[in-house]
Amino acid sequence: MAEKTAHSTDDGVGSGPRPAPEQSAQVTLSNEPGSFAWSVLAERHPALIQQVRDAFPYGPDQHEALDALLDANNNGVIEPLAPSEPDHEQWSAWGREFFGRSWFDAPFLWAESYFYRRLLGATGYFGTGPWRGVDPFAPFKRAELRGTAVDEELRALDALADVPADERATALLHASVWGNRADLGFRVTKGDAAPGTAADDLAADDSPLLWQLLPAGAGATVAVVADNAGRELIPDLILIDHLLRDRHAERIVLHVKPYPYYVSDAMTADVADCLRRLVKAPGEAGRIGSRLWDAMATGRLEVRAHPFFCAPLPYEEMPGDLRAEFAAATVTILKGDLNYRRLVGDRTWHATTPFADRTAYFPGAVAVLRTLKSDVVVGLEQKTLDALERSGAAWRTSGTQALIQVRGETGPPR
Ligand SMILES: O=P(O)(O)OC[C@H]1O[C@](O)(CO)[C@@H](O)[C@@H]1O
Repeated sequence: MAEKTAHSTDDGVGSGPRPAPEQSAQVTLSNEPGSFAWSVLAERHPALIQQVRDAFPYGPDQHEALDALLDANNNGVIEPLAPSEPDHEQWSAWGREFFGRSWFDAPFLWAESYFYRRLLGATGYFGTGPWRGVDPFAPFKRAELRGTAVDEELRALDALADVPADERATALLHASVWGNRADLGFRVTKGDAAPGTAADDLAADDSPLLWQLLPAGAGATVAVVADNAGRELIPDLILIDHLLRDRHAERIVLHVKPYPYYVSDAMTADVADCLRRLVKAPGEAGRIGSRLWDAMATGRLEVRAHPFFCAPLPYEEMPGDLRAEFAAATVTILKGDLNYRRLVGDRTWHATTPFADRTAYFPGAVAVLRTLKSDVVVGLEQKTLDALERSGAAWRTSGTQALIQVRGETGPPR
């Protein structure tokens, strides 16, 4: 068996005598029973296969392929994609050192990403048959968008329309942060904290620096790397409207996934669904929707779907074109837990490792808006960490804590 490097959700990582950060930062694997990473592979993935199976009237080929994936995930070793798959070569390169290992012994980030690729393969998403291009998560995304919770959230915008601009800005920023808690993947298994029941805690809040980077009228371009569709993307779009309307940004590029990923991650189709939902809403929400619709038409808001966003790699290994794009932005705002893992590295960093150190490689200023849904975290103050550890709660993984972290200074030479 490979070295065990995962840590359990409540094992006090980050407490006790502080090791030198670099020494403690091993790649997170999933082979420690009881660890969060282990529970994702052992519990969430089987539950997700069942949900997808139940959501579509798939034929025997899909059921057989889903059975095989379930078996491989639970008991098998990682195998490469079939040579006929369009991205066979790419994944062969990415997975060279992991093929033949148990899924639980591969890096957690890699294994989870490959699982989604294999799930899409099993449903025929990349095939030549009738299920080609059918998003297996679409029914969940649509149901969420239709839900009455969205109506209530949109109605609340009417009350915000007349409050002072800085108060509105803070409220919209927080809505975007906490929107990350409304993640369909998060609710796949029983026992997860339900969105809306947790304390609204920010374990780190660099928002003053974010606003400093975006003074009104300075002609900024902002890159927003989206996370989930539906109840997360709606507040993200509303924040984008605010940035454009109050001229914190002249232009915004919204980066989405090129194919379905991590259950509810946003693709172009989801942006369109959210914009339609907004445009049809009454009151302020409808006005926001119309402004965003126009911004798309004039190019002030642009959507991109770079293949790297579905790669099993940290941002440190981003390709040159994306690096150049982020370097040209005034600030890049990354949403959500997975983007955070990819940004700082999915390793057992000590929680007080400076955020600026872990993101020094990033081209240009970078901000994260994230609720904590996996073990990795950096940039906490010691007193915050101590209080969280004392709480006895599963604060790293339950989605009850959130972060706004920003590195403002420019990264390495372009
Ligand atoms: O949608 P988000 O915020 O990126 O969260 C994704 C997270 O959900 C999980 O897939 C399961 O909780 C984590 O492993 C992952 O980091």
